[in-house]
Amino acid sequence: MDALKYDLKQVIFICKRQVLLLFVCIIIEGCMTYAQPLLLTKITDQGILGKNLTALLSSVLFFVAAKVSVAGMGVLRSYEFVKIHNQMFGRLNEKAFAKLYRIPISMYKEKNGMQILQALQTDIQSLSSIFDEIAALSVGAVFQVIAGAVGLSVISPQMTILLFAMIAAKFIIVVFFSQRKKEVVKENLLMNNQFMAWLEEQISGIREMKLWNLYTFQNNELKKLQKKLLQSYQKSAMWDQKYSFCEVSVDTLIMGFLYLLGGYLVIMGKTTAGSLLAFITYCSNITGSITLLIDVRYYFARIKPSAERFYEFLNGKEEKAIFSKKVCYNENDKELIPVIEFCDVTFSYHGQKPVLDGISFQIYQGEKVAIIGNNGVGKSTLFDLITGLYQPDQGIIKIKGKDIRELGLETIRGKIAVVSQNPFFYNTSVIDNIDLGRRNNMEDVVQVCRLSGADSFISQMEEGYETMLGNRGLKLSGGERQKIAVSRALLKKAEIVLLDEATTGYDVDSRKHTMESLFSKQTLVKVTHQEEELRGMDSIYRLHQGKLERIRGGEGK
Ligand SMILES: Nc1ncnc2c1ncn2[C@@H]1O[C@H](COP(=O)(O)OP(=O)(O)OP(=O)(O)O)[C@@H](O)[C@H]1O
Repeated sequence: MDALKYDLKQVIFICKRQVLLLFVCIIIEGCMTYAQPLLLTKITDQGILGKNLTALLSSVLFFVAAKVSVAGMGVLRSYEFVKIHNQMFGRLNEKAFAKLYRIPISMYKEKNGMQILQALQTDIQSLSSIFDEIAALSVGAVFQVIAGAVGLSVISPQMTILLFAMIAAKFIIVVFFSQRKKEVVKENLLMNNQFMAWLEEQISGIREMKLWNLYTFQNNELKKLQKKLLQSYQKSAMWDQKYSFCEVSVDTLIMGFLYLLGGYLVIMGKTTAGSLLAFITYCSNITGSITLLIDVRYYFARIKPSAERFYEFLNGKEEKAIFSKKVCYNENDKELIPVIEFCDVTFSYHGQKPVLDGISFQIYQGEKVAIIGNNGVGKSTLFDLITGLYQPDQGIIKIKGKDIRELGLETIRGKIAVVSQNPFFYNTSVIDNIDLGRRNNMEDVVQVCRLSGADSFISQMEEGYETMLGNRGLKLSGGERQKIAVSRALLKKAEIVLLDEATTGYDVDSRKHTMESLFSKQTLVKVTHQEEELRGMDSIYRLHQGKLERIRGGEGK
């Protein structure tokens, strides 16, 4: 909760101007609220009962002006609160996005992306709503209560004490309901999150659903999940209704009691009808405002589970050493230092049997290396360690003689181009998918596409390089996707190129232009299952049962 308080304070500090304006509005509103019942007394006692037309006219005019100015201030206040709300929303969104970038890749393999996003958006909206209308009204309510209490105590101090005692009883009811509501909302958030994750999975696997005729089966699953979700919604709505019933009943009891007492005082000649009218108006102002203030507790009970979840996410695990410390190279040593070096590296997923077990090897500048091995032996894992997506349990990985933790993950990733087994495509144009981050000019893009062989099919597309690729690039064939991914790697002009079965979808003609010739100047490491791809390699390693065995070359320099 400290983190939330910190963010709230920061937002309030940034929006000083809006906060100042709000206070001005609230003070004016408070004064006007205070004046209204007094004017009512004047209208009734002096104007109507005293038959004084001048007093009646002037009091009515002031009364109307006070009412209109309160309404005007309300509009201005809501407008300023929207600005503060947006500031909070933007701040939390940016924090969440930065965290999403820093989270270890392993978390994305365990959780569905939609599940993470849905939880984040719910929480951010919920937290930003602190500055919504309820907040605007409740801040104003504080001043209205003060103004009302002053007015009431002028008319009847005894009845004011009685009123506040009854309001205290109401507070106890709210405390009870807020506790229950918090639990129900927590359950609600969890169910909703699970439901959205399940739905996202169905959309991602829609092809399988069709091909395996899974609709009936999945529809039954949907009904089961939906039943639980709706039960949880119903529970939440019921608590709102129960709360609202108790609230209205207590308010009505308070007002009824005050009418009885006030009426009795007028009948006994201890107060005037105008004063009773003013008293009742103050009371309804005060009870309304206090209800709002007490409701804030109930309202926060709804926000608290989101706040806990959001800040737990922000404090969660993240990649270490993303940014580099200052590292100096001795230019004379450049040729002698291995470009990639593994020193006794061991790695396992979640403490299971090691996938890589005490591996050591060196790859030198310009070397072309192939890594072979059966499925699941850890070839892709080895690449993920080089790029720092996973950290070794033991041992050190060096790039150009420096520990990658020292270099910083952003620095090493800047030196490496990866073509993975399943490259990701954004739902943007071809050019945007090749020139990721838009750092190059069109000529360079076309040039690399000619080299990779992608240009021939891109130029036949309806809008050429501006053609939209569709959801996750699904409009492209497997081979076309790989050619675009190779073009990306060429365009990056990185010192190290890692190819993970990058050309499995290439046709016979395309295979003529080997990756070694395309990346002739770079240090190249490729994972392959195809024997023909081993030709022309300087070194070949086989990965087997966690160990790396050199089959050919690799003597280094
Ligand atoms: N996120 C993960 N959590 C747990 N285990 C994993 C994870 N990713 C991979 N593995 C396991 O680690 C082992 C090595 O996987 P990896 O993808 O590196 O194999 P590979 O040699 O590239 O296989 P292939 O030739 O089939 O592509 C496999 O047994 C795999 O099941």
